[in-house]
Amino acid sequence: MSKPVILLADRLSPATVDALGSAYEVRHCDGTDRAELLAQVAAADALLVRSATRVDAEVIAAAPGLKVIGRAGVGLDNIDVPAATAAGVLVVNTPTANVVSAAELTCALLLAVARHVPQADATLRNGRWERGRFTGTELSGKVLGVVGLGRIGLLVAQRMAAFGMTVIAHDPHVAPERATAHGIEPVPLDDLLTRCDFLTVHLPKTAETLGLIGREELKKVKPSVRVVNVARGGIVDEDALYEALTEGRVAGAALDVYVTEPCTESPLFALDNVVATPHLGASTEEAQEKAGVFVARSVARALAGEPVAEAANAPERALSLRA
Ligand SMILES: NC(=O)c1ccc[n+]([C@@H]2O[C@H](COP(=O)([O-])OP(=O)(O)OC[C@H]3O[C@@H](n4cnc5c(N)ncnc54)[C@H](O)[C@@H]3O)[C@@H](O)[C@H]2O)c1
Ligand SMILES: O=C(O)CC[C@@H](O)C(=O)O
Repeated sequence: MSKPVILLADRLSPATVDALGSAYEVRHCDGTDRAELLAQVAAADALLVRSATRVDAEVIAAAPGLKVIGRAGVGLDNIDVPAATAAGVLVVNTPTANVVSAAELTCALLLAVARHVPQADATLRNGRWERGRFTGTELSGKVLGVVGLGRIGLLVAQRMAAFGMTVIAHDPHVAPERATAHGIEPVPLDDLLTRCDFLTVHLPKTAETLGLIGREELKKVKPSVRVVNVARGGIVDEDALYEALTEGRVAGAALDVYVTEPCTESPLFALDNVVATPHLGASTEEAQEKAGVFVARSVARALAGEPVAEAANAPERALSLRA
């Protein structure tokens, strides 16, 4: 009897294949090559991706034998979950695998934007010793505004409190007592915008959160504010951010994520007060190994018809999805 086919469409940790073991036929493809993805997924029982592969209704329709889509990471915005559900395909992710790495990159970017680390490094490498140009600002004693107090937002809050920051947070879905229990003041979004010295967003990309920090919101912040986005491109509106940075209404920004990815050209990249990384939040050995192993285990459970706690759609129906 032939083995179930598991298609890996993004670059996943080698630990993923090790964790899957020998019960499956593991195939690889470049999920950003649409034609290749559509051709290869036709024979797949399971499809494993990171954030680069777009798994939309067309991909799901091209895969009549597909039973489970595994997302090695948190965000599900590259997967059409309703289309998968309608087709009886389970979607599983790894909600905890990379959150420490994403939080640590956020902290690194907060420090980098406060102290102009990449700009100073680039200047020195170009033979210029420009100490006067790179006077920064301390984090200690400043207010950090966290929008989205989920797993990553809380990890960032805890770490930055150790730097002496006062942390305030806005998250309508988190009980105020949960925030205060961690020494974080829960506040309405408008209060957060007017009070914070550093603003960081840790939200899923949804219809509600896209553009949440837009033109109007950026009119309310202090001109000294630094904005960090390690969540998803567009949660902080890129055009509005560019305007605010060039008009001196925002002092600096650090971005890991972009509306369109890969993103190699942006007016934001030309600004001295912007620090930019290419979606590296989850790019550590530890996060990728955990994401690969966790998603492999969940996919194996799904293929065996067992319930999967990390299912993002219809977990209670996991056993009744495609057999
Ligand atoms: N840059 C990266 O590589 C990287 C890595 C991991 C995760 N992420 C992104 O970070 C996001 C957050 O991850 P997480 O693990 O913290 O998720 P999470 O689900 O634990 O937390 C998200 C929080 O956002 C809150 N929220 C939702 N809508 C809101 C709104 N309108 N206003 C305020 N709060 C709102 C939720 O209540 C929740 O507490 C992910 O969805 C993903 O897109 C990026
Ligand atoms: O691993 C990646 O491709 C990034 C994943 C990250 O953005 C996430 O949402 O988990």
